[in-house]
Amino acid sequence: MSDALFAVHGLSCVRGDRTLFAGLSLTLDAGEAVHVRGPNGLGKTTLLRALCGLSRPMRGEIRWRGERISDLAEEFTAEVAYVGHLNGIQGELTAAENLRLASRVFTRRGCAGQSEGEALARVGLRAQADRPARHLSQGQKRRLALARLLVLRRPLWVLDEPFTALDVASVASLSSLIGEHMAAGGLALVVSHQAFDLPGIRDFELARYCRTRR
Ligand SMILES: Nc1ncnc2c1ncn2[C@@H]1O[C@H](COP(=O)(O)OP(=O)(O)OP(=O)(O)O)[C@@H](O)[C@H]1O
Repeated sequence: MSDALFAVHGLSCVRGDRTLFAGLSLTLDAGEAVHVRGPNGLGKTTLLRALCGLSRPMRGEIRWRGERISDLAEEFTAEVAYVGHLNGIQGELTAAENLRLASRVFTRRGCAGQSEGEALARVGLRAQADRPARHLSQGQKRRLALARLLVLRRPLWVLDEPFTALDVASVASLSSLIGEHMAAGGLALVVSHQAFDLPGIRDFELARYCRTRR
């Protein structure tokens, strides 16, 4: 087993009666990111959910700082920021209140990241700070979901189709946000069908580990 900060070895995941992938290994160290690629239905979301401890793989080991994530349990969860297909924002709260909620509920003492104002400005939502989130456009809602990454300040970002609904400028801006996270020693796992430009990110073709037809 590798001694990388995040090390995955021999992973298999099953959905229903079908093995989606098997024998999957992957390592990530501080400052590294991978772009997980593959066609619809291959198992990318299933993989991300397993990698952040939301579901248990059928076989294999996932280690963080040398320890099994199943043994670390909440200690590992507190190191991960996950943005899935759904934005997970509260429509009746303003954009700023959504970030305040995330920061109060999910941030451990002494681990806070950027302020709400800084995070909103970074994703281009400063002018929408006091607007109820239900009145934001789809792209603005996605940017608000991504702003949580900044207030939480966690080392491992797990992002499932983060660029959905984003315009060209926002895709570039989010790509550079991930780049800044890497430059600060962060790690990122990104599933995306969209092309994006991020120097240093490695491609990871899930199909290499899939033996059955979809
Ligand atoms: N709860 C479930 N029970 C049975 N099969 C499931 C379940 N959830 C997902 N699947 C199947 O597992 C396969 C992988 O799904 P997954 O969402 O991981 O794919 P994906 O690569 O992320 O796809 P997409 O690019 O379309 O988002 C799909 O064929 C899906 O139908």
